[in-house]
Amino acid sequence: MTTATPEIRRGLAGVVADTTAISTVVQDTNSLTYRGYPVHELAAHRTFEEVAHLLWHGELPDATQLRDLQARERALRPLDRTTAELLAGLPRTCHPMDVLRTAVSLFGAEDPTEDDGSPAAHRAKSLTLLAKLPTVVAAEQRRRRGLAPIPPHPDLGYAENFFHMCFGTVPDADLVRCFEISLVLYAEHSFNASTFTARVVTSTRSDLYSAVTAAIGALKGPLHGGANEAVMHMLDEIGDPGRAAEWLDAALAAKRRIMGFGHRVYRHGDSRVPFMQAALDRLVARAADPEASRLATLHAALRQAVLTRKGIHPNLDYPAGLAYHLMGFDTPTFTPIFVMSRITGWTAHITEQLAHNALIRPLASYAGPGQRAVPATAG
Ligand SMILES: CC(=O)SCCNC(=O)CCNC(=O)[C@H](O)C(C)(C)COP(=O)(O)OP(=O)(O)OC[C@H]1O[C@@H](n2cnc3c(N)ncnc32)[C@H](O)[C@@H]1OP(=O)(O)O
Ligand SMILES: O=C([O-])CC(=O)C(=O)O
Repeated sequence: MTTATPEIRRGLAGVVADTTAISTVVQDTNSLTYRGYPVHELAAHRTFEEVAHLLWHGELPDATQLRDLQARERALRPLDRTTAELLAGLPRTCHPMDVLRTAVSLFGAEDPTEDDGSPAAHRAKSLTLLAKLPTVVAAEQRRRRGLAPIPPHPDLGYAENFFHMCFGTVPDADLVRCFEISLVLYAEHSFNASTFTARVVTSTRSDLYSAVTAAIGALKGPLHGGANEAVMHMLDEIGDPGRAAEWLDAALAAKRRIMGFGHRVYRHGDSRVPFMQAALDRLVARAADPEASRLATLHAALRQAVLTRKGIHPNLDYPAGLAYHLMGFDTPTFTPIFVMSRITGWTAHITEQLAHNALIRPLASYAGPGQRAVPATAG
């Protein structure tokens, strides 16, 4: 009797693991929708707080619901003293993603309702994380600069308050809008690696903080969220726009991955890129300085060279990385900003997974040694 060889999909490529009602990439129009709404329309007309409500509840908020969400989010922003001190005691050499991962773990350890998996408890925890993560990220950027943290400002919106906590000032509305667009575009992307990680952890009926801690670990990797930082390192490495094509040839010859390019789902380009690129173009035009122009020229030259040599399009991390640099953020803060946004998508998926839970546990095709006898111990 012959045994059929199981079909193996490495990296689960092309495998449909479950249904979701949260977001989808519409291949025909190469667009992304959140709860049915095109993301570029949300980015153009709605705030990040409204999008958070949409992802969590399935509908955009009315005026009362939005006011309620904003009031509760603003009240939850401060960190308690113990948490702030513990995070401030971490080695300054560690990556801010390590600090964020530790922070979420601490929030779980401190929350007496940690194991309450009810929808109401999940909603409360999701909002708490949305409110507190920016406070952690901003304090960490300042700590790495040798500066004291700036407490959150209860009268400022989500994006404005983040700039205030990072820099002590809030830039003009146009720059804040570019930042908010990035938050909306980064918020959710179906079964990407970090979201799937969160769903795997949730499927064991573990708690929300554990799922988010694991998701942060998955997002940190340079093949996923870590790519927005890697883009900036790559631009720094190339330096001169005239060297882009020559650098690319050497990198491809060395079998290096070009950061910020390629995508598992999109074959004709990431649907979010044109909208982030437009925001980046605005930032470059506003900066009106030779350094911003050099970076923009280099960015465009590398994009063209990758398309010509490999036929590969950029993903969202490519324009977002340079945009965050031009907004004044330090490179190690880029992926933590992605977390501040994606916390909305992760927590929506955690709630969805729990509502229709099935333990996620695939099979493996064994490729190790055949069964053999354990040898007698030596001596
Ligand atoms: C928000 C996000 O997380 S978006 C993703 C961010 N990640 C990055 O930008 C990292 C760089 N990109 C990559 O490594 C990949 O494109 C991934 C991981 C994102 C997707 O990869 P996969 O869907 O697994 O594609 P896969 O790895 O099979 O690549 C297919 C081919 O394209 C090549 N390729 C894909 N992306 C790249 C890239 N960025 N640079 C060089 N070659 C690439 C691969 O080498 C492979 O070629 P081969 O068939 O000759 O070996
Ligand atoms: O979907 C993916 O694989 C990665 C991605 O673009 C995201 O998480 O935003």
